[in-house]
Amino acid sequence: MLALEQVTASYGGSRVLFGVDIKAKKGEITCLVGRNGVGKTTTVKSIMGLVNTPSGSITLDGKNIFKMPTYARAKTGIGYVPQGREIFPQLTVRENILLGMEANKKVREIPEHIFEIFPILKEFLDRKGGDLSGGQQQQLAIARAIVSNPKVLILDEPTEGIQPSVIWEIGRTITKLKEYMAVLMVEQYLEFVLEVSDKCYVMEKGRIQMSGKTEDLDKKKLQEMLAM
Ligand SMILES: Nc1ncnc2c1ncn2[C@@H]1O[C@H](COP(=O)(O)OP(=O)(O)OP(=O)(O)O)[C@@H](O)[C@H]1O
Repeated sequence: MLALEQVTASYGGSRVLFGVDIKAKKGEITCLVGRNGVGKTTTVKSIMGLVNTPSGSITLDGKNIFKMPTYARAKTGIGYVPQGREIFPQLTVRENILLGMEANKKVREIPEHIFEIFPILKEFLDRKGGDLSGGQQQQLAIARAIVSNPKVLILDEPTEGIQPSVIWEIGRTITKLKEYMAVLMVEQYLEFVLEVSDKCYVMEKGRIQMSGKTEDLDKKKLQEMLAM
């Protein structure tokens, strides 16, 4: 389980997170939702060690990762798909996936189960990442993040810029993945959140204002909190 307790974060002198508590467990898709600019991306960057976090605690299966550098956190078992996916457009699909294996040097070949989850990637192994469609690039980014068997997969807005039919395909994929790892996802597309997530955290101005099982959440209140 990934557990954040009272995490604060700041950019220069300005505080953005004010004591965030989140738990993400294997077997569940946990969603972090909220309006633009409330601190969702900063929260996942805090988990990866990419922003300044003056106080709080972050543990993965009880191990304290709060002070670790980013590469060590990845190695401890966190797969991260950043907003915008950040695949390498000039590298092939194979090379992009192999980069994800750097976190776990014991794995030398792309394991076959990756192609069972993403058959299209096997077909396109020698294509450049930049030549894939947005949905295929998202699949590639997820494949790269899970190839080293992380304990947690973190996705920052996986549906952004992806056409609706492919969004649901990605929903089915991460629903399969939650059997093997905890999934923590930042997402703005409410219909998708309500369909695929098991647990939800709603953020406002750097604080969690509402949380619980997705099925138990007051949907009207949730919509109000997310309305522009
Ligand atoms: N590199 C940065 N330097 C300074 N301030 C930043 C930086 N990145 C984000 N912020 C500020 O921190 C706050 C939270 O931003 P963050 O990107 O975490 O929000 P978000 O909820 O993920 O928004 P979005 O949905 O638009 O991605 C915002 O006020 C933003 O302007």
